[in-house]
Amino acid sequence: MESIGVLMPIPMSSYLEQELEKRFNLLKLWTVPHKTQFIKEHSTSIRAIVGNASAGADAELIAALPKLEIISSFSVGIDKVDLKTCKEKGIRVTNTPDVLTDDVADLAIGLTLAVLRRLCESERYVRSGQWKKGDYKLTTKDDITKGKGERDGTSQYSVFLLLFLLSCIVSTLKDFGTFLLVYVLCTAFTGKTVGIIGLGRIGKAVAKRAEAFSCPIAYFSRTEKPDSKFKYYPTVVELAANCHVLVVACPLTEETRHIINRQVINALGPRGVLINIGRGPHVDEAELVSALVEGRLGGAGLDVYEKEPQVPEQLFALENVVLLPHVGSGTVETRNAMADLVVGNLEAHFLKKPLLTPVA
Ligand SMILES: O=CC(=O)O
Repeated sequence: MESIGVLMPIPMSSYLEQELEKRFNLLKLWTVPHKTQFIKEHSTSIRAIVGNASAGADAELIAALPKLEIISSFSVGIDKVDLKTCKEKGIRVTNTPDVLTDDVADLAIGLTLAVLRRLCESERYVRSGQWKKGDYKLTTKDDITKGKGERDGTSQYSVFLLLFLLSCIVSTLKDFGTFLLVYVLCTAFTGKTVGIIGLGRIGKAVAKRAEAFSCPIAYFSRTEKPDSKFKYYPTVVELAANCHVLVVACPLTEETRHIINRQVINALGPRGVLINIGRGPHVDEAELVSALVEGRLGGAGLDVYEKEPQVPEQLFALENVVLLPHVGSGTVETRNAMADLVVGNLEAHFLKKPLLTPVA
């Protein structure tokens, strides 16, 4: 198999590179200055592409590689692969499901705890020496968040309205940060309703973990799952209106692009938290930023962004937001298991055996 050209567009894992180099002629596109020329020169030997969540294979790349037989993605999501073109040309596609489910679900819970309990902010409080000057303030208006089941309670909203008006007056006198300071709260996770968009492998793993925190679980998916005990909502807006923490855990498709829009964000509301461990384009990022800046959304824990690695700079100033650099599957154990699957799929294909994890 040494003569089989395997094109890797960007670096992903040194273990993966090493395992591919043992078996194939690995062509590292990022190491060459003239990429189009390089692809042209190797177009008759490249029979496989190894892509990932950021670099897959679009119609243009596929068209430039007439001998391409398989795309083995170092990711579970295959939204960067032009599946339609692959199907038309009979190109096989594989991904890395299952092996990363636990890590991604763990991260969803980690992000939720980090936002609700303000872990990053309070950690910075210690590092910056502020603790010596006084105890960390949990919240200025704790009464607003009391009682998960009372989310729609009139009295709480009256208090909220009063505080909102007060803070508007204050914020006109001072700066906008004053407004945020009023509403950034340290609040409990245990018992909060968790809404999950997409009850696939990762969604179910998030639910399992959240249940251990005594959280009621609800979900949205294209169709109700007859075998699920969780409450189903037929629209994302209804799910958002009835949960505290909304987790995006579905694949990115044309249907799910901007599934989190202004209406959903407003339904989640000033005490709701959005957790995105799916893909950046699931969220209308401009709407998310303005909702957070205006205090219309309680907080967000984000592992993914619309234009990675660009992250909207307005988010950097917000304490109710936790930002991670797309590391859902980012543990050495999992990344190595993913690499083994990528290599195993390529080997299976070229040895004419059944693929381990075929998508197409
Ligand atoms: O984002 C990561 C993946 O799809 O595996």
